[in-house]
Order: sequence, then C-alpha cells, then structure tokens
Amino acid sequence: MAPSPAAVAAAMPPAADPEREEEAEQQQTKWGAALEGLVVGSYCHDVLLRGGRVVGETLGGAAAFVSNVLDAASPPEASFAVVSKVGPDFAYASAPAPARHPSLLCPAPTTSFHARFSDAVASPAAHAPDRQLRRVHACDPIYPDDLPERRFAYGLAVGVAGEVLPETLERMIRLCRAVLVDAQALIRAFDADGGGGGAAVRHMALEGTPYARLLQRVAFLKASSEEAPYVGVETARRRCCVIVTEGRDGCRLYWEGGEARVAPFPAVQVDPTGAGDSYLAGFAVGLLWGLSATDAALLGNFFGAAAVSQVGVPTFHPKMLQAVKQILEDKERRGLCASCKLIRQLTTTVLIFARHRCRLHRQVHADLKFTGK
Ligand SMILES: Nc1ncnc2c1ncn2[C@@H]1O[C@H](COP(=O)(O)OP(=O)(O)OP(=O)(O)O)[C@@H](O)[C@H]1O
Ligand SMILES: O[C@H]1[C@H](O)[C@@H](O)[C@H](O)[C@@H](O)[C@H]1O
Repeated sequence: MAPSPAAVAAAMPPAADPEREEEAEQQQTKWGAALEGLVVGSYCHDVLLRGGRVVGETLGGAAAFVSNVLDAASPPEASFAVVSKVGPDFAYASAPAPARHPSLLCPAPTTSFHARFSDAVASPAAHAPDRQLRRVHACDPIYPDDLPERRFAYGLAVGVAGEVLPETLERMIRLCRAVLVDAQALIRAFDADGGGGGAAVRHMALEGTPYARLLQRVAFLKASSEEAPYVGVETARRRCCVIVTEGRDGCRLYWEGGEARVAPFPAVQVDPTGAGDSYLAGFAVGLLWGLSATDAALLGNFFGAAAVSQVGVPTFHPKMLQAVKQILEDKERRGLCASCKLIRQLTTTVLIFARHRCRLHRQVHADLKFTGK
C-alpha cells in the first residue's frame, strides 16, 4: 500500500528543529552534511510565438524555474546542487538571470523549444492545452555518472526533453532521501520533424515506459491536468503521492485512500510557461519548511501563480519574499498548522504585491511586446 502524503512528507527532512537536534544530526550523518537538494534537468532556450511572430525569447527549462524558487524561498540552512546540460550556444551564461547557471557544458546545442500560443482564444478553458510545443534542439542526456557522488536530502527530477534517463532517475533515488518527479520528465515523446521546424511534443503512457517500475520509490509525482491521463492517476496513486496541477483552479493531491483539493491564488496570467516547474519547487520548499503536504501544495500554488504573472523565469519582489519567509518562520516557531491561516496570510501577501505585479506587467509588455493570453 502506498504511504499517505503525511508519511511521504515526513520522508523529506524539514529544516532544523531545535527540539529534534539529535535526530537531525543522525539524519545528517546518513544523508550528507547539509540539508542539500539535487535538481536534475536541462536548461533551455524558449521562443514564444504568436500568430507566427516571435513575441519573446527567454531562458527556460524546468531546472531554471525550479532553482529560481529554491534560491528565493528555501530555509536558510538548505542548499542545492543543479545538474543541467547546455551547449556552447547557451545564451544566458553571463546574463544576471535569476536562476542558477547550469553546471555542464556539452558540444551539442542547448535544448530549445518553440511555444506557439493561439491568437484565437483569449482565455482558454482551465484544462485545455495552452500552447503547442516543438523541440527544436536537444542537448545531451544526463547520465547517472553526471550526478555528484554524495548523498542528498531530496531530489527533483525535472527534465523537459527526455534528458533524465531511467537509469539517471534510479541513481537519484539511490542518492536522495526523497525524490519528487515532474511527469513531463518521463512521458514526453518527440515526433520526427514533419515540417514546421523541430519535433512536436506529445505524451506517452507512463505505464509503458521504463520509469513505471521506479514509481514506488518516488515520494511525489507531479503532473499537469493535460498530462494526468497519461500518468494514470488511479494506478500511480497506489505507488506514490500524485499531484495534479489544474492551472488557475489550483491543484489536487491523490494518495491511496484519499485526496485533497488545494485552492489557487489570484493571478493575472501573462505567460503560463514554467508554472508547473515553479509550483513543484514551491511545494518542495514548503516541505523543507516543515509544512504538511497540503500546506506545501498551497506554497506550490503561490509560486505557480507568481510564475504566470511574468514572462520567463520570474523575479520576485524582495519584500514579497521577506513576507513569505516571515509567514513560514512564524509557522515554524509557533507550530501553527491551520491551512486556512496560511491561506489568509499568503493571500494578503498576493494582494499587497498585486500592485507591484501590475507595474511589472506593463513593463514586461512594453519591453517584449508580448500580447499575453
Ligand atoms: N492563471 C493562473 N492563476 C493562478 N494560478 C495559476 C494559474 N496558472 C497556473 N497557476 C498555478 O500554477 C500551477 C501549475 O500550473 P499548470 O497546471 O498550468 O502547470 P503546467 O501546465 O505544468 O505549466 P507549465 O508546463 O507551463 O510549467 C497551478 O496548480 C496553479 O497553482
Ligand atoms: O521552459 C519551459 C518550461 O520548463 C516548461 O515547464 C516546459 O514544459 C517547456 O518544455 C520548457 O521549454
């Protein structure tokens, strides 16, 4: 029987609790000197197109979005390493990008995607595909030997172009105490060039892939509502806790014997790219702060909403981050665990910073002439 989300969340070591120092020390000896995470997946170049016209070119790749949120909101004692491949053409090596710079340089070109947004629909249904993706270049896969030879407190498998091989995921599972996986790393298939440039991205059933047998050793599997049918939530929830993100409707957690819906935060969507990546990182950060899985999902929703409000890897207002960290620290200190209190506090933060976001939207629209959804 699959463990409950509470049990799985407990597998993820929270930041130091002074009352459990001895236990923390034992865990540290077993799982490495620090509360260190391992993020595996390639950075990429994203080209956003609307009506056949390029409306934005940005840094992309789930690992870039993830490292941005981990850097911004992890507890002070938590750190992480990124294993990510890019080619010599990587366009953001010297840019003061908010995300970490990728670690491995390859002779192959940097992975790149073209995302075609439709002009026809102003605001698509919550679960409809929001864009058509084509993979234009693919960098090298990430091999098990590319991973550092040490133990990690947690791992995030966040591939975008099939670069996290089954054997690499297996190695992550061996190295990390708890592994969180984005389904997009496992179920993407790339159709040969049928004209139009690059390979069309489609999904295949997870059950038919070599990743399926690893699921029972994964803590959390996150899928978008578009990916969920390919994951097979009913089968997967018997092996690990499954999170399905539902765009502006928030998310749902499924485990064997239960499920929970977690409400979204308000957002004005400018660019949906990276919402799921930022969500997963926010969720992991929540677990590191010692939140329950459903409260951590709330933090996931918070960072997902922040991601759609900007084009590319988002920058967060330092005061907003300070406010969020204060909420998380208070919760730790006072042992508060009521979701409704967390919702109230985070919603207030969202509303306070909505004005800042509006200013940022105007600036982004002006800079990139991105017409939004
Ligand atoms: N319009 C929105 N308003 C508020 N929150 C949103 C919105 N869109 C996304 N989110 C938040 O981000 C999370 C992830 O979004 P979504 O389900 O669209 O992921 P995704 O399709 O995997 O995204 P991507 O592939 O672009 O990274 C949602 O669960 C929600 O919390
Ligand atoms: O930068 C984006 C982002 O990481 C998305 O989550 C992924 O679906 C895309 O393929 C990628 O180009």
